[in-house]
Amino acid sequence: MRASMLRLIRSRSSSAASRPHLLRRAYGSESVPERKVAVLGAAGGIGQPLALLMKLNPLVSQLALYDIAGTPGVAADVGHINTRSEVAGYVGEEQLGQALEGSDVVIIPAGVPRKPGMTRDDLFNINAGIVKSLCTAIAKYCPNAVVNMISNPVNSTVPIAAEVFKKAGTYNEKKLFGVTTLDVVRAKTFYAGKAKVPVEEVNVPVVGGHAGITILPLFSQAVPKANLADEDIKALTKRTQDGGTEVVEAKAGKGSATLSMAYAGALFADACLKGLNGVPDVVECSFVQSSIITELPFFASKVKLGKNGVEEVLELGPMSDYEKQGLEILIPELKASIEKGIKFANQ
Ligand SMILES: NC(=O)C1=CN([C@@H]2O[C@H](COP(=O)(O)OP(=O)(O)OC[C@H]3O[C@@H](n4cnc5c(N)ncnc54)[C@H](O)[C@@H]3O)[C@@H](O)[C@H]2O)C=CC1
Ligand SMILES: O=C([O-])CC(=O)C(=O)O
Repeated sequence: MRASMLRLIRSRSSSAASRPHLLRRAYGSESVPERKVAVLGAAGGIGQPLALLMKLNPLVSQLALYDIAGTPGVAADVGHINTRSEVAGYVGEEQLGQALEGSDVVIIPAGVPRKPGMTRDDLFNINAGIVKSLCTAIAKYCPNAVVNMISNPVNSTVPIAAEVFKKAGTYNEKKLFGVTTLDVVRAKTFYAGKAKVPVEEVNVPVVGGHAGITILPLFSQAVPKANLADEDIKALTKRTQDGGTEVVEAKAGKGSATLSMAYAGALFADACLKGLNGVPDVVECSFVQSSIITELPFFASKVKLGKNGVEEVLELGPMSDYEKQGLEILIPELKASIEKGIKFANQ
């Protein structure tokens, strides 16, 4: 009986999937509203797989793919996938407004990636300007959108975005997120491997920022619990902090993490969409405006997502002495990166 019902549901959903108008009705306007997502930098290493993953997300009804070149091809390609969203490609600054108009969520993986030997801060000179101009357009064309900042250095690009929005009079601190999900994804993977627990059951908060020692995984709060030696925790912490560099070196000049980042970016955007749609108890780590945790104006921590973006910035919770020390050490570096971003945006 149960099996036959399941078959019926499956066959209904697959036949609806081949007829988009039915699918839209099946999603219902109340439970799954129309949502437009724009990806800026959509033809890049992250942008393309991220476009694919967002096309697979049933919460998206319109997918706008913007880049300075190459988006018509990406949009034509992704647009053939028989899922809910309508896809459109926009290329060049004159089409940026159209790409952004009506967006609920804007994801920004635009900018240059690292090569071996570079720090994320070495990307500042090029990426700061790109982020500034894209955020100026966001303030103009979709001032109420949730912004997911992927472009590095995140510790500076998020403060730049905040300053641009403040100047335009559109800043809403609840709607600006630095995407640090890849740090969480890595911490989960590395912890599962070391603790020999099923990776799908693992959760590890990662706080601080998104560069080197500013990335602080809280393995003392990891679940499922495992009694790992201090040396193991130190090695896991270092590997999580250096995860990006591990990929940069392995790619040997061909860029940085793209596929795992697209996965992480899609996961975080999905959480934002769920929050906007009123799904309760959506919690993810993210680099946001923060006043309760440290004296710094921005900090990554667990954040509860809701209909207006950030619903609550959650406390760090109990930390080991090693983690407390890590927190103390990261503050000056994170502070300098935040200040660098603020200064750039105001010059
Ligand atoms: N937050 C995180 O955890 C991570 C962040 N990143 C960062 O993401 C960024 C993108 O990385 P990739 O996709 O690998 O680089 P990529 O070079 O493959 O792609 C970047 C794309 O941005 C586009 N672009 C450049 N200027 C633009 C503008 N003004 N408007 C729109 N698009 C523009 C380029 O045309 C290109 O298609 C880098 O800054 C990288 O460091 C990468 C991995 C993880
Ligand atoms: O390391 C990089 O340059 C890209 C990045 O942010 C990451 O992979 O975490």
